[in-house]
Amino acid sequence: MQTLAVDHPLVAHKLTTLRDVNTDSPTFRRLADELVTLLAYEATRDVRVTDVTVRTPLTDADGVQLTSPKPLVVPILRAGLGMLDGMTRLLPTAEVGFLGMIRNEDSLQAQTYATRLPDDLSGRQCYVLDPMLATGGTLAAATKLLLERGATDVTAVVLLAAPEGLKHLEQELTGAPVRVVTAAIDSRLNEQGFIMPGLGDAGDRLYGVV
Ligand SMILES: O=P(O)(O)OC[C@H]1O[C@H](OP(=O)(O)OP(=O)(O)O)[C@H](O)[C@@H]1O
Ligand SMILES: O=c1cc[nH]c(=O)[nH]1
Ligand SMILES: [Mg+2]
Repeated sequence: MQTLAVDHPLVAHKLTTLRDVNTDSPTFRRLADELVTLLAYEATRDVRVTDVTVRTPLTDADGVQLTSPKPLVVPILRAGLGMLDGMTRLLPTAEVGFLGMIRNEDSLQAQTYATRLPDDLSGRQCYVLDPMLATGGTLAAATKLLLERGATDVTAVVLLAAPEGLKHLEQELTGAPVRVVTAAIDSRLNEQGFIMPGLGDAGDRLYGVV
């Protein structure tokens, strides 16, 4: 498994405001959206393209276009929805599947409550969106599901990752074609399984406590 923590002053600046407890929900949503677009630039570095030629007003020019089958973007509900527009802005032709997952607050085990994905993902590149990689249970389950359906490779785009979660993913997905792109790797998990220093509950900060 490859992990990339994007080292860029604009990413660090936006992440700092995102973490701030005084940042309100509309600002949090805007910043999450902007951050994803910056991360998506790195996350899609290996997106498959084919060579094409276009006619400019003057002559022919060699270029590329995204290859079929189209990439699949999969936000993990709820919090991953806050990253969808930022990702599809960069990959407008991608298709979108959905996974609803919730982590039990006591056991910290992830449960799947909704799946809307193509049955056959043979040859597809997948981009999973979830702001928080904490214990890694949610992303491990989501990634396995996509690989079982034939996905060629899976890139998880997250805003924050805990070292414990990255280690767990590495163990669960040894040798699998998986990459994690994150804005930062934080220090640790606390006793409740929250990322420290983190940004709190991403879903609640995006959409409120429901
Ligand atoms: O790495 P893990 O330990 O599995 O934890 C991370 C998961 O927890 C959060 O979702 P949550 O369960 O709070 O659901 P929500 O998005 O509906 O708020 C977060 O968005 C991840 O999906
Ligand atoms: O720190 C954390 C851990 C899991 N889920 C969150 O939203 N935040
Ligand atoms: Mg939540």
